[in-house]
Amino acid sequence: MRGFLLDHVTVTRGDAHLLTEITADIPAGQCTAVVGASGAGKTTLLRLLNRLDDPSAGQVLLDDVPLPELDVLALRRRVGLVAQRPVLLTDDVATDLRVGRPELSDEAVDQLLKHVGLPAGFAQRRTSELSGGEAQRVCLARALAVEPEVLLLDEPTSALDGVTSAVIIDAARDHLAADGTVVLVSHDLAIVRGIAHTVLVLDHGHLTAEGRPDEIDYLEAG
Ligand SMILES: Nc1ncnc2c1ncn2[C@@H]1O[C@H](COP(=O)(O)OP(=O)(O)OP(=O)(O)O)[C@@H](O)[C@H]1O
Repeated sequence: MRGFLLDHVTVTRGDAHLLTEITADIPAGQCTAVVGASGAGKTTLLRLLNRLDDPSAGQVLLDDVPLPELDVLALRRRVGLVAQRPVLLTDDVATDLRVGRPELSDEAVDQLLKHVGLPAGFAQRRTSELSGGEAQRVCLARALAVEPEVLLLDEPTSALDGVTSAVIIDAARDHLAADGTVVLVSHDLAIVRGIAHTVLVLDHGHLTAEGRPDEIDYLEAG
């Protein structure tokens, strides 16, 4: 099957069970939303998909290939992550956008910035001087720069200004429209209902429900 398969995935850290025996499909070309209370294991699951972490037991496959069999840098070009807390890697915005794609032209940099709602001239800004929302949008633009197959979006709507949240959800929709895959971690259940094809519900590291949004009781609460 195309997409990810989590096959009996367990993640432990010391005595803590962050994820327990998760088996689930994350189909290509769809939006899979991961929901659940704070601390349920959503970020932990997302970080397995581009090998920022590896499972303690079980395995993750992409297009039927176990992730450790893929070159990790090649994997991260295919699977881009926009983390909950933006991490900027270099001193200025243009350099940051070129981290995964050094040959990116000035025009392409400006185009990417425009796409995430940042004005012309932003390319020269110091990364240390950005607001949280601006930093998040630069991280999104950097992820999009490498044209990944899969976008991993971690909680893009919490603690962000409304513009940034809308930009990130628009980018998710654009990515889906271009046949890309989106994995979205979100507390915003209205957004999840509107965009997700499949929902995974985590509770204390266990997968407690899986299905279309209209099949998921957890979403009714929101
Ligand atoms: N390295 C670690 N060692 C021990 N516990 C950890 C470690 N990393 C995360 N945890 C714990 O694992 C649990 C799951 O964390 P995770 O970040 O995946 O949750 P989450 O569902 O994304 O939460 P939130 O919605 O608040 O972002 C939390 O209780 C967290 O404190």
